[in-house]
Amino acid sequence: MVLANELAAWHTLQRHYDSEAKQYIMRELFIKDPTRFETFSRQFKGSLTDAEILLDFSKNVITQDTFATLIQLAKEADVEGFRDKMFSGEHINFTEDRAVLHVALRNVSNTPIYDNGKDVMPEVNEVLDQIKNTANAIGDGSWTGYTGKPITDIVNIGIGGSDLGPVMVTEALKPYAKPNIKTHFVSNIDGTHLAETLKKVNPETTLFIIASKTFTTQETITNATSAKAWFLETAKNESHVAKHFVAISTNSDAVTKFGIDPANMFRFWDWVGGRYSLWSAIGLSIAIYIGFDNYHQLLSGAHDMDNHFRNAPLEQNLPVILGVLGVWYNNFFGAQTHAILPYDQYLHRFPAYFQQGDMESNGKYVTREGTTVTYQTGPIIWGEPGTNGQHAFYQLLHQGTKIVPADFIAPIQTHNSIGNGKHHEILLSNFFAQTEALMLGKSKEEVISELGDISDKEHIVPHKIFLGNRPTNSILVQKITPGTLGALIAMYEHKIFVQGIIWNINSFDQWGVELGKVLAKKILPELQNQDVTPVSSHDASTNGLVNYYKAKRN
Ligand SMILES: O=P(O)(O)OC[C@H]1O[C@@H](O)[C@@H](O)[C@@H](O)[C@@H]1O
Repeated sequence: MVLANELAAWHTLQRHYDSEAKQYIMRELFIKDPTRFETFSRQFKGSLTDAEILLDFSKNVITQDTFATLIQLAKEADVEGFRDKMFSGEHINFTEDRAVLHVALRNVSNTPIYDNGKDVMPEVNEVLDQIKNTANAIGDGSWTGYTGKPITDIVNIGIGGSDLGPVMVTEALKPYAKPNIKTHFVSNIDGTHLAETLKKVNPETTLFIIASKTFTTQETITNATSAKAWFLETAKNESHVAKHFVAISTNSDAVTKFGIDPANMFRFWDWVGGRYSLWSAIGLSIAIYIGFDNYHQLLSGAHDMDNHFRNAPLEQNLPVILGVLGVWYNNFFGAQTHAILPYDQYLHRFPAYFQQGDMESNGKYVTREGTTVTYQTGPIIWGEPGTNGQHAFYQLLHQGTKIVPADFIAPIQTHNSIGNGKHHEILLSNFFAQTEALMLGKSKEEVISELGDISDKEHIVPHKIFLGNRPTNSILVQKITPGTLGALIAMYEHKIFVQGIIWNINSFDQWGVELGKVLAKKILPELQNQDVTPVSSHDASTNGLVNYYKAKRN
């Protein structure tokens, strides 16, 4: 595979950018082509769920030529070939010698999917049954605690991919929550997180889910050990642990060693990346919270999107379109970041979820061949829900010096039409207005005509001008249902895949998270050592910080 910037389409795009595209003014493109919305929008409709998504990408700095060449870039990078390799279980995560098969976890049509010649579906379905039985038993109160009372609270202890997905989805699907179950999430090693959670729950009626792919993650194992000690302070007897602790992991030895009954272990497989694991048993807290049928809808929505990604021609393919547009700004316009702006309070953790999804996948400078890339790779992902973001950072989006491509996401129907739907209409009027304002801007002439007599106000005119021409995608979904959310998450996952293939990097390993972990393990004994002799094993800054802390802590 050649570097992305050696592909013919890349050169064409560079020439196209230099010679004309960098001067494109979107408001002029809209005037020239009244059918621009029809040309640059696509619809997705699920067949297994109610998911419906409209992607309007007409407010991008593109023409039909740009778009065709971007699609050509995806073709030349062999996105289709790699996509098929992923679905057929090839070990495309070659640095860990693993397949990338989170798609198998939501393969509700149950066609065989092979890893190393073995169909993984029977095992996937077995664990799915286990999730179903557990979710049902907790939901109907037949899973009782050590004093015979039904479970009322779930505490998921996990971090990164073993936390962010369940947190995001349980927040997003709150309208589907079972009334009798509360969920809590403890991730941070900061004892405050666990302590504040334990204040809210009763050991007799709480189920702890210890979620860790490796079961070696320091934060999770420390939090789990402290939770168990807290539980035993009241329950006293080790044998009660079985009713209150379950584990989700690929590491059964470590789970047994921790003291969790293997019968209470939910397994998953090394071909599921942590940041793609909400579809595995890591989603147990979701299944308990919204019930198994809704959880199954979530999987089905994602499966529908998987089928779309596999089968739709590239120029109709939502993840491909989003992926290549991201490359256009990242690599030709020099954009450093990408904002995800959900106009839906339930989606308030959606940007944070895709910070891991995208940045852990594509934050890499080494190509699949081991050389250094000579272009930018993954963007910085950030965002907050609208309209809160508008009153915080949109000033920079409208008048700052940086280009920030942004995805605006909103549901047509709200779950909470309070005030006779007034809130939702105000919300959506802002959703439509912001992308319009970002695209159109406001010219000097418009500012002057608005100000009327400017004789004593001339000096403020430049401050009121908006250059506009700022690119956005508008993503309108019918309603945030389990099926829609599943499709939306899978759409972004595949967008990340497309970009990783174009940039010729491995989107599925995460070596970059290791170094800090290793160094922390070296520093910990130095903190635990009460000896006041200053440490000198680090650089001057780190020595200085550690010694300052040790001198001041008592
Ligand atoms: O699920 P475990 O193994 O505890 O890992 C939790 C997280 O750890 C991080 O360092 C990364 O490796 C993430 O990809 C992972 O999701």
